[in-house]
Amino acid sequence: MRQAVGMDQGSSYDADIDRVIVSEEQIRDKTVELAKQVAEDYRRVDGVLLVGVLKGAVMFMADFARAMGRNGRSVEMEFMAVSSYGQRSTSSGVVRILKDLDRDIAGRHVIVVEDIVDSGLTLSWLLKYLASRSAASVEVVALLRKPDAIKVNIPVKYVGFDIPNEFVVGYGLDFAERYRELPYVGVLKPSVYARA
Ligand SMILES: O=P(O)(O)OC[C@H]1O[C@H](OP(=O)(O)OP(=O)(O)O)[C@H](O)[C@@H]1O
Ligand code: HPA
Ligand SMILES: [Mg+2]
Repeated sequence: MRQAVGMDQGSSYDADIDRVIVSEEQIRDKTVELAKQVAEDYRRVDGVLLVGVLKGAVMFMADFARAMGRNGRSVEMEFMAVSSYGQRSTSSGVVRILKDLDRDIAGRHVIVVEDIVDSGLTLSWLLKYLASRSAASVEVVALLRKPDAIKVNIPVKYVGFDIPNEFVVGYGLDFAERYRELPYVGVLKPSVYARA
């Protein structure tokens, strides 16, 4: 019998992974839990606007928005694309807007959806930017955070997992644009960097 793609089969990238940090199941459960919490906190707020930060947040944004919907909460979705890492594995600290918001967010209740808070530099810049566009409120939901890597103190109200200070890939997160499609988050084998 033919198997559906991705069912009961590993990813072609599995061999490059040294260790799984957050499993597919853990991501699924945590996304449901976070969405429940956010839906409850925003129960009196009309027109919640999720702003996904491309490209890294693409998987989490899709799953989080669906989980909000299952909690009876409608959301609107916007995307920004910014880049501070480029081909490198440390933040340059210089954030470039690759794609801006498509509409006015003045007076809107915004929830920024991020895959990871690492140095915090991207989010710190983004929060100032959204405030300058006169959002009524801005909170952040981030699937991952590296407490030992934070360089700037930023308020992140909703966090999925605190993880060690190691470069991770998967579930949207890339190394040189690869590994985003892995369904879990893991650390690459040192040999992968050696051949990069
Ligand atoms: O807290 P920081 O140190 O600023 O790092 C976090 C940011 O870095 C990554 O984006 P990246 O610039 O790699 O772009 P990408 O999402 O397109 O991969 C990630 O998706 C976050 O947006
Ligand atoms: O650990 C990471 N992995 C991939 N992209 C990232 N962007 C910030 N931190 C990371
Ligand atoms: Mg990246």
